[in-house]
Amino acid sequence: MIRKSHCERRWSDGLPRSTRTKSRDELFFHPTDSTATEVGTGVSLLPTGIDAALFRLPILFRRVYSSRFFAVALWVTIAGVFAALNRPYRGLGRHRMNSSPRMGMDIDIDQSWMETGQVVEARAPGKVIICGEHAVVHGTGAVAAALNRFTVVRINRPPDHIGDEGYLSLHLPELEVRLKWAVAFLKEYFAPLSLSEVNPLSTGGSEEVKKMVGEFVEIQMIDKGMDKGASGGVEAFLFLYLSILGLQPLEAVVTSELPVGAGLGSSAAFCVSVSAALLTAARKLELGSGESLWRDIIGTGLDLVNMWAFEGEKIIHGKPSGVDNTVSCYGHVVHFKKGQITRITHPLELGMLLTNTKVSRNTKKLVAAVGERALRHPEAMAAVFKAVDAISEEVVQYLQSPDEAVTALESQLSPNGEERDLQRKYAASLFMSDGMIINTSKTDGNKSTPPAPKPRRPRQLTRLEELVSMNQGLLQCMGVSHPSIEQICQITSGFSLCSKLTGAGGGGCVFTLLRNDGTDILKLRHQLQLAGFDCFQAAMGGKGVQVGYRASILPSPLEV
Ligand SMILES: Nc1ncnc2c1ncn2[C@@H]1O[C@H](COP(=O)(O)OP(=O)(O)OP(=O)(O)O)[C@@H](O)[C@H]1O
Ligand SMILES: C[C@@](O)(CCO)CC(=O)[O-]
Repeated sequence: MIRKSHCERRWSDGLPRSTRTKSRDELFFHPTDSTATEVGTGVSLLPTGIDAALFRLPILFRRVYSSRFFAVALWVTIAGVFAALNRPYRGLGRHRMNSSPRMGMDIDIDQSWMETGQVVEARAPGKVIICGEHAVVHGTGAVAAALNRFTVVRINRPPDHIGDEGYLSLHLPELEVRLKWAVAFLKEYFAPLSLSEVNPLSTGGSEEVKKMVGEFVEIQMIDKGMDKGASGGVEAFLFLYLSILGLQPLEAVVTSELPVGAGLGSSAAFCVSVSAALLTAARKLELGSGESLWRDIIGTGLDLVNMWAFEGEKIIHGKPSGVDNTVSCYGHVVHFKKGQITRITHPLELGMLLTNTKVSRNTKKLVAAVGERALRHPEAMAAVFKAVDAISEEVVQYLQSPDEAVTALESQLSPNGEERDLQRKYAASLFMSDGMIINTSKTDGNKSTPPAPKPRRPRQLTRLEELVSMNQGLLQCMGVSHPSIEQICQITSGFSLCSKLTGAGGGGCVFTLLRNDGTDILKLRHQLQLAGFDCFQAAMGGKGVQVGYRASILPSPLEV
């Protein structure tokens, strides 16, 4: 543990702060985080025991060098150094290792939740909606898969400052937002909410907190000249922080591999990772054991994370269905309907090309626009939603039994032998049980796969491709497609591939199902890039939210 007296000693010993702790601070914070460096330096993160031992080593050596206890002293010193090196993952200073894998039980703290220098991280994936977006808000089913791209939250307790109550700092590099408030100021502002006794296990937080946070962020936005888009993220963060941790001093940095506001569920990944990190800090989650730096949340913890993340999503989206936070939380592939979640148990790692139109749009507005269209044309839109629901059901069937799907396709379309082989190979490639990502480009070297025969054109669509195309047509009916999306669909259909928008539409990202049949993906990418779009390949169906807990002196799981 880092005791206050120890901190004071290090602060007043006359050495320049920056030289002493720079490297640790760089691991701790975003390197450009000048605010954080300014306030975060000067406190040694070494535990008292190790620190003292290191200072005393030379004296110890002089005293015992010629004595008959030299060998024993040397042995003790080496053992001490090894113990110190082995310690960070078990926590610094006062932390006790417990045989229980339960995170909360690992940490023995006399402070409210975590000690200075400890770091909690959480990462949550983005998502792709295979079918059913928008209609799902109106009660029909959607099928969504977790992406292998993540948002990562890193939180820590800032160094104690004698005589004040510390601060809350929030750095959102993706939105170019950096905010900092004294806890004393927040306590005064939010005094009417009596936040001294928060209960993260309660359901959903209070509307009062939401309202007051909304007003607070509006004032802050004007004061700090913040962009409108940023306010949703800041508001959701503050609501979750106040509801889960109360008013504890905290530093938080959120980085992301997901484009923000592009249909890949960046807001859900943000809310899920923030909720998981705060609940871990509040010692309300049980984590799986294991050697991995990222640990699974076990027991009912995921439900708790999902519940809070949904509350955050409501702040950003207005009226979310809950599908995005659900898939980001639980991972894999899920069928979601009216809050009912069914995991599609096939270990699916589906290769796809994601193309970003770079046209910005806003989920909240698009969801509202579809709602208004449904009010204007209730019967027609009800039929559209019903058709989407049927598509989702069929996609589930397909995903659960791709073999049956191929057989059905064979009997319906009765292609010749060569075509049938291609269909079989395609279905098999989507469901490789060994977790391999399908080979999506000529240059990706899965050497054991024989070269696929060149497809004849025009080629039969597989059942999944057909369903995905139909859904894209229905999204057009809902008014959420965009000329840039249509252009991408046209380019990819030139390669006999099938594409669909994902998420709210109106711009954002489009996914293209890839085949393991020798289609020239490089050429396709080149054409899309020439048209001004960004492309990247991704895999679907991976893990949901995970947590990493560590002492600050080790690099982040992302950095190793
Ligand atoms: N890394 C992040 N840091 C801070 N805020 C974020 C981050 N990612 C998303 N947000 C918040 O979420 C908003 C974007 O949410 P929006 O729902 O419009 O897009 P999306 O979730 O990427 O797309 P979709 O809902 O269609 O999948 C941002 O304006 C911001 O308020
Ligand atoms: C457009 C929508 O259906 C998906 C956004 O990713 C909204 C929602 O379900 O909350």
